[in-house]
Amino acid sequence: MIVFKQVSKVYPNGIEALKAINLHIEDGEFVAVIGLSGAGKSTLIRCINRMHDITRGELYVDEINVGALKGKAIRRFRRKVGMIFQSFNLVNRTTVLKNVLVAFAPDNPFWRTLTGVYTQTQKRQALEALDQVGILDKAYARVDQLSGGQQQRVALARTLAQEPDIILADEPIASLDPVTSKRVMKDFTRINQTMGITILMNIHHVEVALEYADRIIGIRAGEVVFDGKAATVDEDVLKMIYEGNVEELVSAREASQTYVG
Ligand SMILES: Nc1ncnc2c1ncn2[C@@H]1O[C@H](COP(=O)(O)OP(=O)(O)OP(=O)(O)O)[C@@H](O)[C@H]1O
Repeated sequence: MIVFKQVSKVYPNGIEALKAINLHIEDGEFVAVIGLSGAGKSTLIRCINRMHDITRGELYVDEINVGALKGKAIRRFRRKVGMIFQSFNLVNRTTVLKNVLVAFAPDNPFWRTLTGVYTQTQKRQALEALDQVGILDKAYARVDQLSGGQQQRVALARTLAQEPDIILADEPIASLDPVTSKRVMKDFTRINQTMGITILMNIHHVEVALEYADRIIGIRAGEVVFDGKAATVDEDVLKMIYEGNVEELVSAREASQTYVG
């Protein structure tokens, strides 16, 4: 379970990106965070795995006080919380399999990381993770020979190989075409439903969020202005989340319309 208690985040430049946020996210939920550009969506997601430190309040993941973690404990904690980025964050000039094996680097002695030698068990787990996202046949291909969608699946496999309880996804389909986006969203759904992994995703495409997520959190100017089931999101809710910025709502909708549902 992820719990935010009165969480605020103030950046060094004085911008208050999160203002006294209170949230409870149960195990196994599929949650999409939506809102205007600059509303605080990335900040909210990135505080959960300590990519950003919170300024006030308390943040717990499975009863671990995230703000109190230090050194090795942060690395151990991050195994439980996988992260997927818009830009995939892969090493392009090497194989898919080696990119997935990176998931095990924090567990390995230094010499293994240095020499790139992994155990048979780790190789088997990496191949299983690739199989789970349907790209086992690409295991020995170089990453830069794959499409954007396939690269996002490699990133997903790398995250799955670390056996996380939670996956945080920061705009995972923002740089993908509509058809590929749909495949990647279906991967997230399958991972959520069959493996019970909690998914918290920050996403610009409103209609895609409504189609795949069970729960929507709407953020405006650092505050939660909506939190409820995707099925209950109507025009009034969207106006409230995007209030004063009709243009951006239209743009988020247009982005969704080019998506082949
Ligand atoms: N590293 C940083 N230093 C200072 N201010 C920041 C930093 N990162 C974000 N901000 C500010 O915090 C606010 C929230 O930003 P955040 O990136 O969380 O929004 P977002 O909703 O994810 O936006 P987008 O959809 O454009 O990515 C914005 O005003 C942004 O300018």
